[in-house]
Amino acid sequence: MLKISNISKEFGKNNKKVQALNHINLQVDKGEIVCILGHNGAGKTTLIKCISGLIIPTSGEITIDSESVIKNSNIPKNKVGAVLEGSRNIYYYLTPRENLKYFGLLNNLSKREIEERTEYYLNLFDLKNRENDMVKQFSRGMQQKVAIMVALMKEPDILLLDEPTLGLDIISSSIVKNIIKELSEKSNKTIMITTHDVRLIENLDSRVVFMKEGRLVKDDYLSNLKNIIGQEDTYELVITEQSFKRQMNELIETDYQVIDNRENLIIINTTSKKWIAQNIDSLDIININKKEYDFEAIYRRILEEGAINEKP
Ligand SMILES: Nc1ncnc2c1ncn2[C@@H]1O[C@H](COP(=O)(O)OP(=O)(O)OP(=O)(O)O)[C@@H](O)[C@H]1O
Repeated sequence: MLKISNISKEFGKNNKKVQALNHINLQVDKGEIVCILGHNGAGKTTLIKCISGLIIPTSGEITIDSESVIKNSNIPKNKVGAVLEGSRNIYYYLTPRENLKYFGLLNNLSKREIEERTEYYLNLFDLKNRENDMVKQFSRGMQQKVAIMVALMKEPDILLLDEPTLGLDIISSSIVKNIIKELSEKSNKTIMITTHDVRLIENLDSRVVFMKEGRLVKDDYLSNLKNIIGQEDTYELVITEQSFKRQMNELIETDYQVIDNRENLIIINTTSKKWIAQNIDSLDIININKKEYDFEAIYRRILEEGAINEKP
């Protein structure tokens, strides 16, 4: 079990101090998936770095199975695998197989362990047919898969993923989401994810922790958070960017919100059936999906309108 007790982190000195984390408490069980959300600068990455031992908190304690991450740097080294956004943990001029071997050796795995795990992860991540191609030639989604595989080579109990779907197209995001679910369900890994990706959060349907200005302001399961807002049906439409741009001047903005825009596709949410009916012929609609709730509305209620102490 991961236990974060009262941790704070300050950066800088004197009048330039930044309180990145402010008395955070969090307990995460084995096999749990936790999504960490918050505006830019809320402290999410700092929290992830503290758990992985890359940043030492100013105060407080972090333990994994009752052993201190802060006092013993071998604990995060052995038990935590992290894929941090921006700082890629893979070598681009090596193949996936070579990357896995290299990091396996770095983690003192035996030849047999390296071989077995390499085969297992190449199959799990569906990269067997590209195992001998240089990572440099891969798409972002495939590179992200390799980065996650590398983090998993040492079989960590806890996997930390900083923005795992950033820059990925809809299909690659969905693959990463499936892998996260599989790792939690089949391998009982504890997985903590920082993300701004509404679809990933909705699809994972897990525990969600909201951070604001270094504080943890809400910690609950998505199924409970749905009760924070009304039960109005929301429709998610996937449309072509081309048709959206063409019709833009005709569309009434208050009736829909753009929630994503990738690879020439735009995803919008609307609660208005009338709006859908009015625009069904003019927009190239690829997919319509009725959602039970609108996560963006939950996010706004918690972080902008302060629905913090409401009981779900
Ligand atoms: N090494 C550092 N030195 C000084 N300040 C830092 C450092 N790292 C983070 N901060 C500050 O700490 C605060 C929290 O940053 P952090 O990166 O944890 O936010 P975040 O929630 O991950 O943001 P984002 O969603 O933009 O990635 C910010 O004000 C940031 O400027």
